[in-house]
Amino acid sequence: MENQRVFTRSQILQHKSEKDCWLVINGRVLDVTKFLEEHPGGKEVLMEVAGKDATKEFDAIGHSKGAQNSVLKYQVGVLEGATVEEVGGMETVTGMESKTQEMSAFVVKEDPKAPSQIFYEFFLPLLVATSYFGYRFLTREESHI
Ligand code: HEM
Repeated sequence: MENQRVFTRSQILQHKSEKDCWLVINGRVLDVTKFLEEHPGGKEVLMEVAGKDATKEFDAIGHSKGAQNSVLKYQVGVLEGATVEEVGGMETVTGMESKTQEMSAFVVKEDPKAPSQIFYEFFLPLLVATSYFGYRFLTREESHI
């Protein structure tokens, strides 16, 4: 696969300009040239770690899960000597997200009221009240005659 090509640190260090910018995060070699202008944290911070391992800096910011998943889009290879665990480490993020989705779906199901509950809570008291006042009205009318 194209993004499984192995690069050495000195090879990666060749790509440290704005027109050709690579960096390493969690053993993945990323080509972020096209991302420089889009990065919400700015181009400058990426240029500071251009051609280098930026794992510590990336983690220190506390990037969102979305940002962590986006990293995969820019992968062009792996760092020489990076272990499989290191490279696959981010896959757990996807698992965590699907758990969250299951939980929110459960909460949504709990919300709507059953039709019988609406009857007992609203229509039954209304019926009782209407009958009571109707009865009183009719008996008053009769007493006036
Ligand atoms: C391909 C790699 C990267 C991606 C896809 C990425 C993506 C993002 C995204 C989406 C945000 C917005 C906040 C969030 O969703 O977490 C962000 C913010 C930021 N990023 Fe990155 N980032 C990358 C690499 C880096 C690196 C290597 C550094 C540091 C050297 C860095 C520093 C920052 C900073 C300082 C912010 C602003 C945080 C704030 O305003 O609170 N990012 N990044």
